[in-house]
Amino acid sequence: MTRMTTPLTLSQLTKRYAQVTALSEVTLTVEPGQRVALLGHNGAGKSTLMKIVLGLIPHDGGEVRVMGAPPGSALARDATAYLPESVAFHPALTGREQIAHYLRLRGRPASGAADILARVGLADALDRRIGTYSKGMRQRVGLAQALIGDPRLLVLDEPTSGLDPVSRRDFYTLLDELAARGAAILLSSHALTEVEARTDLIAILSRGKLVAQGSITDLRARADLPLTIQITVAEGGEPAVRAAFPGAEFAGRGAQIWVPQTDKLAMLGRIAELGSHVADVDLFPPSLEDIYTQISRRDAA
Ligand SMILES: Nc1ncnc2c1ncn2[C@@H]1O[C@H](COP(=O)(O)OP(=O)(O)OP(=O)(O)O)[C@@H](O)[C@H]1O
Repeated sequence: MTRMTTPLTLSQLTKRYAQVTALSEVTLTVEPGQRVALLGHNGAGKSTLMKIVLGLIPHDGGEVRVMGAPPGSALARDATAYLPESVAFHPALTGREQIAHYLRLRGRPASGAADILARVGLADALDRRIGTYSKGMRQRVGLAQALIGDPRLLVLDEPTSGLDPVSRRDFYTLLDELAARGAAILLSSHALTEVEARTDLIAILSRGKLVAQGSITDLRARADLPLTIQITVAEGGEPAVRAAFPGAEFAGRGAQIWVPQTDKLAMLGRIAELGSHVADVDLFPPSLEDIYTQISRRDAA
């Protein structure tokens, strides 16, 4: 049986700058095809973690392995691609010329540029100058550069900051395709709502410590926040709904109640008993923003 090498393993990773412990015993793995989002406030240690994985700075404690090899080794570098937060390209070059240049630097035939650019959806803009590209298109050139050599691990530093919603969606679709082909993806983001839907695992860093990691479902359970039930009250049904739920907040035809996850079904049963007094019901689980705030706050306490 052949076992696939884990693209990224961090065990008990610790990094200190003079006065600051930027990372404290961080343990995290990214498997082939897995999309992991690293979340954290400014200064949480996200960039430090990425720089260590890329072999750009040393660490003080613990172990890091990229495809089983030390970061910065030839094997690790060959397997890893990096997309920095802001990528600067030469505005006078065309997309094709820019990627051909990177291909040559990596010792690969420049003729592959068109194929790579087609993979990121830039087939129609190959021979236009990058200076005329939109921000989303430039971000795609950055990703095209990162795809050279079919990396096993993609490290993306806030890849969607400054992109509009459509460009973001397209960008995540591309990442899904790469993950489906087996690439491991580690990205940092401040945009919580988008990583909620588009990643497999969320890791929350707070002042250098990994305070939570798991799927959004795991994190929801851990944060143990109430969910919101929104009742649309039927014509004339308000007195009955008020009597049944004295704690509800009313606004127009809507009534909101908050219930612990564990009481959800019981509460829905009680709403059903109100029969025709209720026109509709919607359930809203706590958002990733709520969970993130709750977990970081708990850690700071
Ligand atoms: N070269 C350095 N020398 C000293 N301290 C540093 C250095 N680089 C980072 N730090 C400190 O380490 C901590 C982690 O910084 P890091 O840049 O990794 O955070 P981050 O999560 O990437 O933040 P941001 O979201 O703002 O980019 C911060 O307290 C920062 O001030």
